[in-house]
Amino acid sequence: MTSNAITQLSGFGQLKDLPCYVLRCGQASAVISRYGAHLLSYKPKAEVEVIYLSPEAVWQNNTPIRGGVPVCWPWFGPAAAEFNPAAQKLPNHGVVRTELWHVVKESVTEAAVSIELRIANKTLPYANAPSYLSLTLQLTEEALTLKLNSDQGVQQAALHSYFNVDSVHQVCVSTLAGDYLDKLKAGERSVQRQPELKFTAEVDRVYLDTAAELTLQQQGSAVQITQQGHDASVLWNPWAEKATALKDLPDLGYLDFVCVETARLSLTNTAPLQLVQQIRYLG
Ligand SMILES: O=P(O)(O)OC[C@H]1O[C@H](O)[C@H](O)[C@@H](O)[C@@H]1O
Repeated sequence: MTSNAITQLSGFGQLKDLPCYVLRCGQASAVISRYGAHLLSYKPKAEVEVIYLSPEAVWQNNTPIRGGVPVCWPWFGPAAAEFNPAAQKLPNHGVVRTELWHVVKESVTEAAVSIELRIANKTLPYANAPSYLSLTLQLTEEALTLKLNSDQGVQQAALHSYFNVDSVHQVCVSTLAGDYLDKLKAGERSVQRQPELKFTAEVDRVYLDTAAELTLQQQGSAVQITQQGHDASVLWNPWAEKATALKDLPDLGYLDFVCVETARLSLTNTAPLQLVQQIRYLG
């Protein structure tokens, strides 16, 4: 008899009344909200939390949740002109972080527990927009997999994962050797020679054509991040000054996470979207 299950939950931490689902598979558990199809927690075992959620995160009033795994779609960062022909005031990272998605499928077996959430596009303000977005979350005892799917169209997408760390000063992400765009220098193209990125100041970089596998290493533990369907990985930590300016992050909150984001950013790729990030805790 399996104790694997999906159960509904109203509210998570300080996020009162947030409509959530809890997935359990053996010792592993995950919590996802219908608001933004936003993953809030992933515990490969009871005492280990892999995902960072800001203790000052809020929801409602069109505020995206700070932390977890925000879903950015159909644009990343400020909307490029392609997405915004009428030069409207549009939100950062697209429109689905603050929408209530619908659960369209649930599956519980001995081996895996999964849930699919979907949102239809009724209002995207540009031509050739895809018609829907779906997120499937699959939990096994070994890993958590997030899959974003959509049909053809001009679209960017990112799984903007915030990973919990003991201290940002001790973290190293590899293998990242290669070209990146530095958003702190107006997108200037640079090359990283060494395989590892360590965090000693603010980082906001778009690494191009990254490997399928990245590793986030800290003292005593590691997380393997496997990506598919991506053309970039975004590495972000706001550091002290920007953390103070973010009102839903504690001033010292930047010490507790790094973002490793699996992204599709090309504006010329109109193929159906299939973007995957798998998170595996290596202990
Ligand atoms: O504050 P948000 O809209 O959630 O964005 C948070 C961050 O997301 C990404 O990592 C971008 O590269 C950053 O430039 C941005 O500051």
